[in-house]
Amino acid sequence: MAEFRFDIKPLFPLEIIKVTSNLLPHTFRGDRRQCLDATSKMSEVIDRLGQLSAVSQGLNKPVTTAQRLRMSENQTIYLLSDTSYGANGVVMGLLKVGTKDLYLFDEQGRTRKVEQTPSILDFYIHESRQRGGLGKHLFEYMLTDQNWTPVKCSIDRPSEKLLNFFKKHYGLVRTIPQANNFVLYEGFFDEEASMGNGNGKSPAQSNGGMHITSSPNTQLFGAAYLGDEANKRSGRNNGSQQPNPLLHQITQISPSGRYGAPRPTCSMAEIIHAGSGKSGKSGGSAESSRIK
Ligand SMILES: CC(=O)SCCNC(=O)CCNC(=O)[C@H](O)C(C)(C)COP(=O)(O)OP(=O)(O)OC[C@H]1O[C@@H](n2cnc3c(N)ncnc32)[C@H](O)[C@@H]1OP(=O)(O)O
Repeated sequence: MAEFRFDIKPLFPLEIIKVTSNLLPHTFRGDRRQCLDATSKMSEVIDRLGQLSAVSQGLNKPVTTAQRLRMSENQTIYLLSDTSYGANGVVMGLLKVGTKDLYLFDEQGRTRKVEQTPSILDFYIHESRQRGGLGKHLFEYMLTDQNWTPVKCSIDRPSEKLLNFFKKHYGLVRTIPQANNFVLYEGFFDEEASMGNGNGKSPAQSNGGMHITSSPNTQLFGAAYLGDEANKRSGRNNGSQQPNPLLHQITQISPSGRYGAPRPTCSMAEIIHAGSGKSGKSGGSAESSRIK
């Protein structure tokens, strides 16, 4: 577990605290000197957990650093602690989420621009505590806090462990293929199940944020269906559903998973999204594509 040279208890008056770009626990109250001390220590905590997460996922650079959080406009990190452990307490996990403007394929293979998509960006529980329910505990805290539902979340290049996590806890298996690094589950575009997607509106309602476009994405890629293996495993075979003709144009752009086959090095999606360097404005994986 992540132990520190300082006592973490003042930073963690609650088991789970959240941190945004000010690098302070959401519970923080103090004067300027205490503020500087807290941000310095919190930066150390975030950098350490981000590094552990990267190592755990086999990434060559962390997705999460204090510096990146400081520069972000709309990201939140949730940190899970055990202050009763040892003299200084320990930090056991990290969950980073944010909202992003994404170009996404819907289930019919049409390209949509979805603004402020809830996104799971980095998730880590210390190896010594994995598979003990802590990940679910932290994730549920975040869902309640953000007013999100799992099916409305996009996931930035999920690991196999995280795909298993979504399957086990939320029964989510069938994905909607995308041309970027994000994984969506079937139901993402369903309006009736849409409350709790960040701002309490469905994507279609969110400030007119979803547009069905005539983007060349759809013409280039058609409907790339990535969920076949997962769908087979789930035992669902579309039953009486007629196959969507667009699915015959299948282009296997990327399997769902962080370690999948290489994605095309040049795609219209990348060209379209290349200009959006601003944090939270991305059609690709802003968190991970820059660092791998
Ligand atoms: C967008 C991204 O962040 S992708 C990267 C996700 N993070 C990682 O892969 C880092 C390493 N893994 C972890 O940190 C954790 O396993 C997490 C965050 C994915 C889940 O946290 P946990 O505390 O393990 O989750 P929790 O105990 O609530 O649920 C366990 C379930 O998660 C899945 N899971 C967790 N670890 C594994 C594993 N080693 N192998 C396969 N499935 C796993 C399984 O479905 C497991 O259920 P099971 O034990 O009955 O098979």
